[in-house]
Amino acid sequence: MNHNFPSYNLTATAVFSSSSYSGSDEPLISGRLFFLKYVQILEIFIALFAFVTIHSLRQKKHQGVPVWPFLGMLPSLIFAVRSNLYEWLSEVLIRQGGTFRFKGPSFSSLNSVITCDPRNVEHLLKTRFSIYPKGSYFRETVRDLLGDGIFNADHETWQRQRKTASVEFHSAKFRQLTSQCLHELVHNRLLRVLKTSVTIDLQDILLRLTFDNVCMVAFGVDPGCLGSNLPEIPFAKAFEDATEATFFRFVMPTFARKLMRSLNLGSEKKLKESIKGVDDFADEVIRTRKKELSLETEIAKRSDLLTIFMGLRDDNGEKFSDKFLRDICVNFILAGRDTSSVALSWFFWLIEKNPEVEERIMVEICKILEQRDHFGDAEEKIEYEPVFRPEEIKKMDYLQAALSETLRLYPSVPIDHKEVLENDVFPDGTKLNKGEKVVYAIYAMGRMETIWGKDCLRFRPERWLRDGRYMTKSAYKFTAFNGGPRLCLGKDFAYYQMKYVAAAIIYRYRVRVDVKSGHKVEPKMALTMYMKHGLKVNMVKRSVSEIDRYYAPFQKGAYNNGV
Ligand code: HEM
Repeated sequence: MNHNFPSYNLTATAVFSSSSYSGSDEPLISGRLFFLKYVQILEIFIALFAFVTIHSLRQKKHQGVPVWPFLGMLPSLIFAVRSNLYEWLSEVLIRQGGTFRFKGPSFSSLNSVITCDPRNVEHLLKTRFSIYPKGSYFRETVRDLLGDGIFNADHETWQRQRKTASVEFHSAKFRQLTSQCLHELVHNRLLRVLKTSVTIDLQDILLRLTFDNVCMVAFGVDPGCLGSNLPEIPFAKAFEDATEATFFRFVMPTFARKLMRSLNLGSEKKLKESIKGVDDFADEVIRTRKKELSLETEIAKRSDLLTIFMGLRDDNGEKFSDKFLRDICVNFILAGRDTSSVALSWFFWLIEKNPEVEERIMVEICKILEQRDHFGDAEEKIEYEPVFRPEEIKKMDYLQAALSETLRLYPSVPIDHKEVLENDVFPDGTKLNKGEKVVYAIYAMGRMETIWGKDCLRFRPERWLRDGRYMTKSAYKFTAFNGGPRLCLGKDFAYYQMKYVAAAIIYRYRVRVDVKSGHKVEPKMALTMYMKHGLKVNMVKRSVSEIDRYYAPFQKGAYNNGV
């Protein structure tokens, strides 16, 4: 527009000035007519533009978001993605009473129903679970990386994997494996890295820790990302690149993706190369494990997922193919890789902003440790380096409440989706058409007064406690771990892992965000809620006298005094 106005002035000046020089009226009249026509067209254009704008903006009242011809709600979405998509979605959903229909451009496949109403969430995750699969669009988009693994499977393929993995995840052997791996990672790696650094990107450290941990659980191998010099591990890098390039597919028109794929260009080229990196690693592990397992005695020693699935048979009594074994492990790594570490990052950020919560966690830990029979004489006490026992971690109710409160406000998976298999109606009356997409906005659910009350925006772990004991909430109000038959399989493991790591760090350090460097904490727009710029913190070591102060109220004399 700015560009047009100067040229319009120039044209008008030129018309009048040329006629006054010629002395004839004819060019003047034709010039005036031309000018009037030009102005008329401009006026019509402006009127039309004003009409469309007013009409589109007025749609906001009924539809929650302005709806533009051809583009639908896309302009608002683009604007939201550039600022904060999750906050924007929450605002629209609150305005619309919990559900609205997103209208994408006519040429896209973005149309969907978005909801944060717990009644609808229960309907799609449990009541009518069978008609809300992940769907063909999702499957096709992520198939190259995830194959037919649990995360990308529906119906029977999903059910079979779920059943086997579920037995495994709840077995005593698996629990032993996870606690051994965590002990090794926290005490021999994490705490050593923290000891030698003052200012660190805590999110990066935690991502490395959970990547190593989930690889140990799924593949039974340790990639070593949390080595002392924080090395770049080719498998971890390939995995990260592959997930990023897969995510990019969701925001790219399908025809563009297919073209780039056939020409082996851009993100599709990156995806192909990185998947090769993942496959090479998986093939090597599977080959080596097969060799090891030819010795019967080795099988009994291992309880990782790969070994378990290698020992099983499919419905036809055949062994699982190497490709299927690869898919199973890659899916578990994806599911358990970053979710706990980003949750822990938000947790450390929140407890710094809420020092009374940090205080209560420290008090809880010291109270539990003080109950050890031998504690007073143990070397652990002298060194102030306790190794938490599984039964102690279990007793940390307040810490679990603080972690749940973190996930309520900053869920690691902020939005999730399903596809509608047949026409249906949500409990709130919204009609759903076959083939439509449904998005459930987990981040927005944590910000609904109708679910959590007037103080829904406050970080208040106490809302999870009754008589000091942790109480779980309905999975359809607190959907951070999904709900219904597809409830997160790693939920118990994740809580154990997060509590273990959080307790080990809080007992030794105060974690303080590095404000001096102007570090900004904000979410990244991705499938997992990473902190966009990481979490740069200073690790302030607690002194022995400070730790002693926390123990003081629980020592014998103090108990007798009724503390
Ligand atoms: C704070 C940590 C975690 C959170 C918030 C979380 C959240 C979720 C969510 C929202 C889903 C549903 C995803 C979907 O179907 O679209 C899910 C599924 C799953 N999670 Fe987790 N998760 C966490 C940790 C873990 C860990 C550590 C593991 C394993 C080591 C794990 C294993 C799985 C698996 C296997 C599924 C697929 C279940 C199925 O489809 O039947 N998760 N998780």
